[in-house]
Amino acid sequence: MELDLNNLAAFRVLGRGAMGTVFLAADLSSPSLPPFALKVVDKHDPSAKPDADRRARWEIYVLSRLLNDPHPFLPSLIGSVESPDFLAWAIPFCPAGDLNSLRHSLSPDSVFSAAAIRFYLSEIISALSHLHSIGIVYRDLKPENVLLQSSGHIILTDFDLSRYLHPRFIFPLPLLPSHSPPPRHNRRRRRNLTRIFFSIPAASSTSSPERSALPDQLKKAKSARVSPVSRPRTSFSGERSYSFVGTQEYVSPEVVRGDGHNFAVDWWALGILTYEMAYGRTPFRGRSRKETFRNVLTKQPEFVGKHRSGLTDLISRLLSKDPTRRLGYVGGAEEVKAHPFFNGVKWELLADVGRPPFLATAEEMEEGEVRLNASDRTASFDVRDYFKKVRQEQAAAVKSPSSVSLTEF
Ligand SMILES: Nc1ncnc2c1ncn2[C@@H]1O[C@H](COP(=O)(O)OP(=O)(O)OP(=O)(O)O)[C@@H](O)[C@H]1O
Repeated sequence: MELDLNNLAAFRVLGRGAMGTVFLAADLSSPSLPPFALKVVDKHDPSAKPDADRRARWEIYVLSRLLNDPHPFLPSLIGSVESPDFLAWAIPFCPAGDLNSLRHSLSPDSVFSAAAIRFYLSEIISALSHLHSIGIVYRDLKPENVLLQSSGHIILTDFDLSRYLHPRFIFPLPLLPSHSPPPRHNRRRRRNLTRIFFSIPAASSTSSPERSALPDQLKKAKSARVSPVSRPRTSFSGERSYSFVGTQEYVSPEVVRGDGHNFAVDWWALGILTYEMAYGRTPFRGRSRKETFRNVLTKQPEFVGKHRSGLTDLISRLLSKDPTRRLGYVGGAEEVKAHPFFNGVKWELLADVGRPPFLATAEEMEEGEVRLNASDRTASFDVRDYFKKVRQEQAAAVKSPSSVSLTEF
């Protein structure tokens, strides 16, 4: 669907990412359409990443691909619009935050029960399985990218780091040597070009009897992300990608080594995410990026505290340093689903589960159901005005660094 910027009303900023700003918005010309999340890239933003435009277009492409090939745990494109100044696209609004904010709201120790882990992992595996089946390796699995719908089911979001790998390499994957570095000159260039940027803290919180409200400063900041500046054609062989992307604590050993990677990086990230859900921290985090990467390459995950049968075996097998020995490498999602931790899961009925472990609060539900009535319209704003104001504030800040941001939307 073609959106028209003149018809879009934004209600509030949902969050800001490396690529752009996300608004809760609605289309005034389609009052029956529920509010959606509108991602907007300001093409003239001086602080934007050099490849933001390309990544945004890729994300729109993936979302439109999912429109033809839908899946209950993946978003599809509601509509998009491009002007000389903006690139904007709409996806379903997830009012209940993400797995990261949900975990941090759990008391007393910010960890999920085995049953909740099984539920969320099953939905994530189902979504990854679908992406892989259409040739897309996700490459950005982390709790912040697992959004919660009002029904309590998940949606994986953020596809700008995803990549197409030819489906003929999906299953079974060729047993590629794990130590086959790309030519040395490529390697050095890639390392020199890598950069890290830190995103602002995730902007959602939840509250329910089991979930406590979190002061903003206690919420976990979004994990540091490693992003490529460029992906030279020579770095892609069709079966493996050699670009260096991901989120520090979730990056796999083969990416750190520069060995080339494929769908198995998603199974590694699933192992990290499972560990974080169960133990409240990621397994290889160091005091610096260098130490984190050293740990990724050499350290084994520590399973302290109560032994969670099945779960620790699942984590160990997903966190195999050698991708060819990793669960899911040879048999894809089916191999992961067959792990004993998932015994009893009815994969084809997941979307019908009526009582997921956590439901959206009444407040969150209400926001998801905002309809376009008169008061909503007066409370709304035009995203173009928002960015105009942001630019004015940036200019003022350059002139007078002590000035405080006044942009409150
Ligand atoms: N569908 C959605 N429903 C509700 N909130 C959303 C939705 N999509 C994004 N958000 C919010 O907006 C924030 C930024 O979104 P997102 O991470 O997709 O942007 P991004 O520019 O791709 O960021 P990055 O690439 O740094 O992760 C998210 O952390 C989340 O809080």
